[in-house]
Amino acid sequence: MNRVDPPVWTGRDDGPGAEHRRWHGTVRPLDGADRAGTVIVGFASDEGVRRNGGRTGAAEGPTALRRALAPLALHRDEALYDAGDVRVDDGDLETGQRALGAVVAGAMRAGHLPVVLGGGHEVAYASYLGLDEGLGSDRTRTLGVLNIDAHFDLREEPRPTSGTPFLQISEAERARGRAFRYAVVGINEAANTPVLFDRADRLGVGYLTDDQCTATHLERVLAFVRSFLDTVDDVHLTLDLDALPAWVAPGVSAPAPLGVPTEVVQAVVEEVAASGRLALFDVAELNPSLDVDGRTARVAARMVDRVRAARGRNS
Ligand SMILES: N=CN[C@@H](CCC(=O)O)C(=O)O
Ligand SMILES: [Mn+2]
Ligand SMILES: [Mn+2]
Repeated sequence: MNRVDPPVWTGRDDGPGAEHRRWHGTVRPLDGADRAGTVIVGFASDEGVRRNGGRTGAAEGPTALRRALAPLALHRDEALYDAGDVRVDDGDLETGQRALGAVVAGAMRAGHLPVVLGGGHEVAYASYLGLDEGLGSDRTRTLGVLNIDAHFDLREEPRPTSGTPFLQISEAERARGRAFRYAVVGINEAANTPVLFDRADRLGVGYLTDDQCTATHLERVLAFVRSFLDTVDDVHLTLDLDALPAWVAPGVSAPAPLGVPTEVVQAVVEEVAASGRLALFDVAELNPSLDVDGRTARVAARMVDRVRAARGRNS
């Protein structure tokens, strides 16, 4: 298998004491957990992007994202844990997805919020495997996936890729006879062919295009998110960084020409995190080899940190 130890969390240190608290001095290995908190787990994979014909390098995403999280200041006492990385070796994506799912399910059973650092967007199916187990197989509660993404990722392919996770989840939930909701914020019309729009319509997928997600439309975007939240019990929130504008998030396989502004993405993740329904958050497609001055990693870290903070306000 492919589980590796958590890397060391380091960064600027202004001294001991709560007044200097940052992520790097707070994160502890999950093995020593003594209270409920947020669990970071990396999914070091770009096999899905490779299979999907994209630009590989997302396997280094978890390390870059931890480095960007490390110096961030914390303003209250809370538990943060690191479960390490699940690494996809030798192209065996399916084994890696199951391994990630097992870590997620274990964290959920212990009462933690899993935050999964991708990895290509194939991470979303791996997260789902964990959610499915962690929520309990006899569940009647409705699971919803809210995807912030330029793409539907509803491709029909002979084997799983970074472009297939939400069709896989939809089919898995249908096979189990469960209701399932899927919505996307940030769709770039020119990056999704008619067959994908037709499939989305057939599956009852709600979506907003990038044109509908400009800052002037913030209230409308939040209304869309709230009405989605009203239809589900548990939410899998997934952020594909290619939803953000290319100049904000250049370090992705498929950068966005318009994209969803940072403040709109932030408002959406905070809305979901504060709803009390967030079951898991994952961040996908960070490719450090394509990043510029770490800006994609920084914006990704900000969203992870805002999820942590907004969820804390609710508890
Ligand atoms: N996770 C990415 N999915 C996109 C990639 C698009 C592209 O590479 O241009 C998709 O398959 O549509
Ligand atoms: Mn995308
Ligand atoms: Mn995607």
